[in-house]
Amino acid sequence: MDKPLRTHFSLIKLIAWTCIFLGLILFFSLHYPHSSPSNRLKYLEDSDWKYQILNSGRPKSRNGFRVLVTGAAGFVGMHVSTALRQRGDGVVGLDNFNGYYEKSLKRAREDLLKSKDVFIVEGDINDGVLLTKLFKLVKFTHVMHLAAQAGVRYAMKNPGSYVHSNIGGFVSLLEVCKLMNPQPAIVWASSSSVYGLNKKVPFSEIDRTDNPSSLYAATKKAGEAIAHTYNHIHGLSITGLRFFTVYGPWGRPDMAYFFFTRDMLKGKQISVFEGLNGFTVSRDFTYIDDIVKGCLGALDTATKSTGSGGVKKGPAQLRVYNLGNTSPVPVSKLVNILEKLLKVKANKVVSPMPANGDVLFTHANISLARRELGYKPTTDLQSGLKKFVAWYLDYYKPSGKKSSV
Ligand SMILES: NC(=O)c1ccc[n+]([C@@H]2O[C@H](COP(=O)([O-])OP(=O)(O)OC[C@H]3O[C@@H](n4cnc5c(N)ncnc54)[C@H](O)[C@@H]3O)[C@@H](O)[C@H]2O)c1
Ligand SMILES: O=C(O)[C@H]1O[C@H](OP(=O)(O)OP(=O)(O)OC[C@H]2O[C@@H](n3ccc(=O)[nH]c3=O)[C@H](O)[C@@H]2O)[C@H](O)[C@@H](O)[C@H]1O
Repeated sequence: MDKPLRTHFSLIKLIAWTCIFLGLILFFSLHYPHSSPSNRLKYLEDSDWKYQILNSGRPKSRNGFRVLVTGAAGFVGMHVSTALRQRGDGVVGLDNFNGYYEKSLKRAREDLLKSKDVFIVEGDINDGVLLTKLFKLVKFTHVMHLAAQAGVRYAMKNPGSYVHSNIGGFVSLLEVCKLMNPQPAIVWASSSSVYGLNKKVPFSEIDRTDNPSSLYAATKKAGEAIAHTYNHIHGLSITGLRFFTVYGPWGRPDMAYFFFTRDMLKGKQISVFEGLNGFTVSRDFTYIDDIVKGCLGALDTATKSTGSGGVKKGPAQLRVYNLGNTSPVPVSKLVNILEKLLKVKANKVVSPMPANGDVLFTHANISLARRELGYKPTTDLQSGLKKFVAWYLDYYKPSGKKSSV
């Protein structure tokens, strides 16, 4: 075959392959929306979505905040978003709706937030391009950072998820915040688990936290160290809140109070862990409404970040607080309360606590949060579980009608 003809054929082949390649990109972008950051950008630039985000982020009261709530489809995120919107702040949610537990519960929380004029952008906190776009669109004054891989025991199964969300995700968010002008003030969820194997109780913020007993705890401890560096270098105002075993309506199915309820209603066996020599395992269970008050107290007392565009102009606020109930309760007592509320006898077995990262006890000293955030928990475990059980029975009743907060 002479040379010109050969060239002609290779040009046709090149054009053919290019068309196939472009066709595949078009097919996948249409069939898998939000599957890549560029799709999510379109999602933000589309006028309808943009309007919903701007409307959701617009404060209803004159001095209202504009808050980005990451993890807004989560248990704590949904309650905090509701409280912020109800008092007149602008609130935009961000959540990747992952499958750590039933997505239907996250979608039901999303529906509830929609009814309260809060919009959730579906995306990952590791998506810096999406975050930057969001910040430029809404100019958030505050970030309530709740998105994370939660759960102590799951780290034994999927360690990567904790690094992805709790380390990579947090750094990605801080990298975007530092470049904003003005920078937002950040309040984020650390965890009582950072106290790990500490013996001195109640746990205080001035205690060392060098013995995390789970990868989850280690990622939260790392988060506190990461917060320190972004405060020191870039002037970001950052407040860490160490939540203590939070429970309540719209809670998390991976937590003991929730799946104990589910299993007890089905007559399924539950395992109540105990420590060595029959040591009673206990938790400083904290009701969600008290946690929400603590979150809003932290947001309201957060001072402005002092940097812009990544350049620090002065010292910035860096804080950590315990948000607990200061009255630890044995897990066995939790089961007794559930038996009375559910009117069933638990089919329970007491078993040694497995080496799964769990700690034997937690107990919060909350004097610092009380003094500086006006934090004052008011709900005891019996009253809180009563509200949880009422929600649970309503939400999962056969008709499937979803309950309100
Ligand atoms: N509930 C508790 O007892 C408790 C106690 C201590 C600390 N915390 C912390 O409080 C925060 C909220 O916890 P929760 O109980 O509401 O848990 P949750 O799992 O219900 O909420 C977390 C939300 O974040 C989302 N998410 C996870 N990774 C993400 C990512 N990479 N990008 C975007 N979204 C992501 C999830 O889809 C979920 O909706 C978490 O940081 C958790 O570690 C919770
Ligand atoms: O404060 C926190 O920072 C953490 O709070 C929560 O962890 P935990 O305090 O471990 O709550 P949860 O799992 O409900 O177990 C409650 C109790 O039941 C015991 N437990 C558990 C399971 C079981 O089968 N049997 C049992 O006795 C178990 O040993 C424990 O004593 C959050 O999930 C976590 O995200 C983290 O943020």
